[in-house]
Amino acid sequence: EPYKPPKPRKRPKPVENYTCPFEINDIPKNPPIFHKNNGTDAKILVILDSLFSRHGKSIIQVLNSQKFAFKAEAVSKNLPVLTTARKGRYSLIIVENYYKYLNMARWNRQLLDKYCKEYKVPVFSFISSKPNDQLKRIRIKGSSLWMWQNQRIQSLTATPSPIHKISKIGASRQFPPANSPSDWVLFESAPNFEPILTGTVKSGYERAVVVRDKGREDGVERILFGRNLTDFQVKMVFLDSLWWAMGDEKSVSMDRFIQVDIDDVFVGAQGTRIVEEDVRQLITAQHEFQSKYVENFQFMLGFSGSYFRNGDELEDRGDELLIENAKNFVWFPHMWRHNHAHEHNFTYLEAIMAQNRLFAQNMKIPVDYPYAIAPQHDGVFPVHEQMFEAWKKVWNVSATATEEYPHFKPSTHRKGFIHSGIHVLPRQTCGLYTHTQLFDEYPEGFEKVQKSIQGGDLFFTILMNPISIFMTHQQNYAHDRMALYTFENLFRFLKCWTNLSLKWQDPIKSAQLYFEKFPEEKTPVWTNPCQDPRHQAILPPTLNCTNMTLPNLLILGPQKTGSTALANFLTLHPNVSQNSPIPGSFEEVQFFGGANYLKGIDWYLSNFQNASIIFEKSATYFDNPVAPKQASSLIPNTKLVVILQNPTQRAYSWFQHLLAHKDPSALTAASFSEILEENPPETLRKIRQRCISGGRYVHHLGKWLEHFSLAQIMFIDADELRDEPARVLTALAKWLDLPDFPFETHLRYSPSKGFHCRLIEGKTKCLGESKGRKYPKMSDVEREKLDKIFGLDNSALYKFLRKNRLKIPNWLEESVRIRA
Ligand SMILES: Nc1ncnc2c1ncn2[C@@H]1O[C@H](COP(=O)(O)OS(=O)(=O)O)[C@@H](OP(=O)(O)O)[C@H]1O
Repeated sequence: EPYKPPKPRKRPKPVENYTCPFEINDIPKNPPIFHKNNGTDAKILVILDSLFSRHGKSIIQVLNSQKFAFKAEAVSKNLPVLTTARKGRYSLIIVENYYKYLNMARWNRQLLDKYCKEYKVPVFSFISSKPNDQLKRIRIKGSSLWMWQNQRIQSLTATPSPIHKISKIGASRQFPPANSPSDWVLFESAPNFEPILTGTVKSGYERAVVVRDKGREDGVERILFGRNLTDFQVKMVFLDSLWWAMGDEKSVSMDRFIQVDIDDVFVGAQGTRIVEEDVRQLITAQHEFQSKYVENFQFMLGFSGSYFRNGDELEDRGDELLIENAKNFVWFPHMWRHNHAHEHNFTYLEAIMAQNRLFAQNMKIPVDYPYAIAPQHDGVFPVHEQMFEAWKKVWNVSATATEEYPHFKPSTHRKGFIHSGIHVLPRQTCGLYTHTQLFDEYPEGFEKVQKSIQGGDLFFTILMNPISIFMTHQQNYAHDRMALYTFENLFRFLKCWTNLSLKWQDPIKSAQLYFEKFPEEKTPVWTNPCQDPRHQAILPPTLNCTNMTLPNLLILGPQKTGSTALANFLTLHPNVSQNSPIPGSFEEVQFFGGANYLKGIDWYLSNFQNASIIFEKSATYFDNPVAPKQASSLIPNTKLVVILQNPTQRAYSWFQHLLAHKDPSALTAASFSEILEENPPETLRKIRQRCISGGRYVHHLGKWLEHFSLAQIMFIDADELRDEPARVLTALAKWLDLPDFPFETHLRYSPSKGFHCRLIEGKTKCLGESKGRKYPKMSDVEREKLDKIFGLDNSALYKFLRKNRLKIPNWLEESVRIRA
């Protein structure tokens, strides 16, 4: 090998480690307490000053990071509806601005108080000082509590309160007298109130910064914050309070798993790489982290074998020392040359992974866990199916991690998913990149790193995530060794200020834990990668943004309303294309809300061909509970068609469908009438449900309207579709901005079929036997029973259409008239 003269090494900068300002060794172990409400929904109502305020956003950020369900609204004259017919909708109410709460219209306040008392739901609220307000000491309206505004504090201490879980009781810090903020709100001590966090003022008085109103005065429990979340101690109390209100012994744990990946330990330009001394320091640090801070701590080393010994003389020795000490670390594979997966197909990916595996075998690198990382997240999300397949084949991979799902930003929204047997965990950001190598050259100043560690983003990343997986690079362990400084100080700060138990566990166990904790994340939510520039940059070779054959029209059904006829006739138009028929699901794609969804976007796209209108009709969509969300995530701008058939007729047709398919339970029914009994025998209950539930139109529509606007939906009257299909299709084509097409010359009524059919070369081509079946008419008794069942639903639909000035089908007009 040619001689590579070593570049001069920078000396590590001596930087003092963080020292804890207090010593609390035996933590008073509060058994954690949790608030018990009256069985309300696990959802939070957040009333914000405005949806864009900075403070409001930081509240929302915390709720998002903790994956709490919440509804955020700007303050308005009206309170949102607080109860359903059976229970309370919210378990906690957060009001951003306490003054707004105190000055709420009287009837609203009474309503809110009544709700809080009846359902035992606490209120959290924040008070800030009014600038230039001379009135320092004020009594809070309707309470015996006094507060002081525009205060300066000298120290801040977590006082004994069972609310604290993460915060250590007694933990305290001093504020520099000169330039500390002077706008704190402090609460005087009072018998019915318990301080949670206290500040001392110059005169020596201790006053609460966060106080718990135990509800002794008016029956409503509150936690009041005299400071926003910019102070880390206050933010910790906010987090603990949230879990007090929303959690229980099972959901709250003090364990925090931390994984530090050195993403590719051999990749780096000459002169930036680790040398022998860096390797020794890495091993020493690992020991220290293990013994002092993080149970079982292990650095995880990624490798692309091709870059082994690619540095100068000293750096090559560093690489060799790493290999000599391979058993000290946990290793995981990359590609052979740090290759970007999105540029390659299965055959190539398999080959380079196999080459890397050979390298590991030759070098006796232990690869103990089926975990792998893709260089630059390529191929993980957006999913490159062929990379997943190659991973499984070569390395048997079952877990990986990415920052890109669902999107890189905001970092508090990152999630996991399982696809094709591979568990994808969210990865967090720690601020260490390949270009951040020297303390003095840190892009926004080294102070930024320290702030992030000492109560900033990095500190809260650990607090907020049960498992934090970080990506670092070998350059971060060379020269200044910024990574060692960062983690040592992060761990020190966490040990000092929190009761958390820091631990390491292998990524496979972490994957298991993660999806046990968040099972609702298992199914991925597919999005259009062309809408996110970062995703577009790592698009797999199978996807192409100039040629994405995603549908722009969905015919939702419901089932048995004539949806097949509509789809079939629409394809007559030359500018329209439908999916190729799918075997096994009545030709329907049934992607959203169905098993095919797990096959991924590649599969979905593969069913379509380009046209100005690309559509699919899956009559299963309309009443599927997850289809609206999944559809809007992938094709938010799609148009939707809903066919309105008299639900009575629809139910009967569905029953005939079951009979025709020899559904075993349907065959046991003595008659259709028996199924319609209010309490049919056990075997028929499911059939009853299937006949009826799809016909509750407004209920299902509501779900679609949570994700789509009404302007995106076209309603079609099923009777009109049956009797005058050409007219309906002409209107639909117009709505879709398609050029005119003479549907009437391509459709003809077939007396033998009893329905309209396509006319092809002079011959009628009708739908198959299963559409437009021959069966006896429904009896009047059955019809009356069904009309009664759907009575309320039909009047709701009538009202909905009227309100939105949409055409009312004749059958609906009639059914509402008969009822009246
Ligand atoms: N032109 C034409 N040809 C055949 N059938 C027609 C047509 N127009 C409307 N219909 C009615 O469509 C009913 C089947 O509805 P769907 O296609 O939505 O059923 S499915 O859910 O997709 O299986 C079907 O229901 P049944 O009569 O019970 O078979 C028909 O009444």
